Amino acid sequence: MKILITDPIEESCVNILKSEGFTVDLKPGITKDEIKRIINDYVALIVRSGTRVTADIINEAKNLKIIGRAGAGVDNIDVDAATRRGIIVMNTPGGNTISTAEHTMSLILALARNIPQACEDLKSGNWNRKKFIGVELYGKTIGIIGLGRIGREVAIRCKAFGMNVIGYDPVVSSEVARKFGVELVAELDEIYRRSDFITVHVPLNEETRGMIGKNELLKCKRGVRIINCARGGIIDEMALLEAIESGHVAGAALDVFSEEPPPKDHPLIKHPKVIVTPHLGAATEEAQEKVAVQIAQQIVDALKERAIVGAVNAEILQLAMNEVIKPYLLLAEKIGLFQAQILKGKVKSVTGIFVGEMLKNSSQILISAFLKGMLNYLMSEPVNYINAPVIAREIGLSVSEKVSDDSGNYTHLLRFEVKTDKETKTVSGTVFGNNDIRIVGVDEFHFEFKPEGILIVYSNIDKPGMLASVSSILARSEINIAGLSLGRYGVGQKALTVMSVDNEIPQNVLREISSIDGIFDVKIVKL
Ligand SMILES: NC(=O)C1=CN([C@@H]2O[C@H](COP(=O)(O)OP(=O)(O)OC[C@H]3O[C@@H](n4cnc5c(N)ncnc54)[C@H](O)[C@@H]3O)[C@@H](O)[C@H]2O)C=CC1
Ligand SMILES: O=C(O)CCC(=O)C(=O)O
Repeated sequence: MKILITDPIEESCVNILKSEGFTVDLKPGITKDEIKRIINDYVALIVRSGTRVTADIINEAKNLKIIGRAGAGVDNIDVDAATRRGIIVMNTPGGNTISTAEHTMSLILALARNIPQACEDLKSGNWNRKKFIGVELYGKTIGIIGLGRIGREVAIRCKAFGMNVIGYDPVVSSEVARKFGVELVAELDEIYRRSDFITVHVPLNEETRGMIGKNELLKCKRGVRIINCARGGIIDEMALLEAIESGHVAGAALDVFSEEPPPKDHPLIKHPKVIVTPHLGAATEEAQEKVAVQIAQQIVDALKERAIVGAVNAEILQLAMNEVIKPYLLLAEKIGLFQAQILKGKVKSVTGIFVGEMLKNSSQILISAFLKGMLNYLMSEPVNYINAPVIAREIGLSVSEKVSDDSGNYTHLLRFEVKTDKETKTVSGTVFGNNDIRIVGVDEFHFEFKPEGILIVYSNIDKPGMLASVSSILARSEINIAGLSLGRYGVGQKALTVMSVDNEIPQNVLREISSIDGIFDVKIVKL
């Protein structure tokens, strides 16, 4: 299996992948067109922030299973396109947290004391001490937007400098924030109103793009200093430039830009009150080593189906590695495949019904497994656990789940009810022992059969001779019956027969069985 790496990465990444038996092509600086031309050969792609993994690359990548980001931000990867194609996107966010928090502190200090400007001035032969008077951090208020991994480490360090730390993050509670010395505020406006320094540590997404613009800067204290070591585009660059030129913002420290590398004559970068670094937050020996090792290990574990760690679009996949859940996933997939082959009409909705605590807790991945089984039969494109819910949504399939205590006699029972424009069909299954999967019900009929191999499924009137008629046709065609299950309402009423056979059923045999009086809806099901 081949893995492509398109950004510079520590050697340890390549060594780990090779030692696990993978072929690695290291091609930093490769063009987009070249990636598109060769990507089909690879099962995994590893990038840092230098490669934009766009939908057109992803659509060429027919064999790609994983896109690995050696680092935190996945905004350079079209995660939706990857999910649609069933490709896992994973990152290694923890590996560069400390380095980025330390770089943020370097920028805060350098901004407060004009260090880059003073350094440049002295190197050009001057000795200006007055020109570079700065401000102390001690006693100042810093507003941290985004109290995730990096935001929290920045908070701890700012506290050590005697700063008053306030923060905003919609998912962090006041109690958690307090542990890091942060006073959580309820509104961003309070950050703008109270802060002497503002630092952003949020991901770049539709919500955060341009979140600090002209209006927000106007709400800030006069003389505020702004730091961005997260992503370019979170702060509107032109609005920031205007606010600095007007004197409302005293200065800015930027590690990241809306376009990277930025244009050479970028007026914000050129401004004397702005200090910049070329996306160096994670650029330490330690961070690069950590993310290189982490991404290599995560990719090996995922490709060898040992564990899924760091997936940003497939959290549920970790459950697919759970040995206890695995047989139920196979069962759900087989039920989906079975349903797809016996249903009449166009599928409108699917409801997963789960009995037993373990199944209730795994409902999402069980539904994905069912959809994988059903949609792979009904559609021409490959469907897996990752893209199954997306494809279901796209084709307008309504998917829901219910919990139930109606278990029959089973501790754990899966039931999938599918509604089409013509009928409703419910199929239930369970697992005996550790991994003996069984279908135990179709609609109101109870029986037990292994969902595997070739099955003949038909409805019939429960009267003598039905089975004999079918078996004599099969015998004449030298088709061996391997197993038989019968479910019926009552004597003389409707019944359902599931017959497992050892050989393929030719069309003429199928027609002959279908023509038997009292037998209808004959289907060949392959599982
Ligand atoms: N300059 C560099 O080299 C590096 C930059 N980064 C960037 O730093 C940023 C933070 O990274 P981590 O701390 O690892 O991420 P994280 O995922 O641990 O934390 C992000 C936090 O932002 C919060 N958040 C999301 N939307 C928000 C909003 N609208 N308002 C306020 N808070 C919001 C989330 O709830 C979360 O707590 C990311 O943009 C990442 O790409 C990360 C590593 C290196
Ligand atoms: O790969 C890098 O050096 C950039 C790191 C980064 O921006 C991230 O991890 O989000």
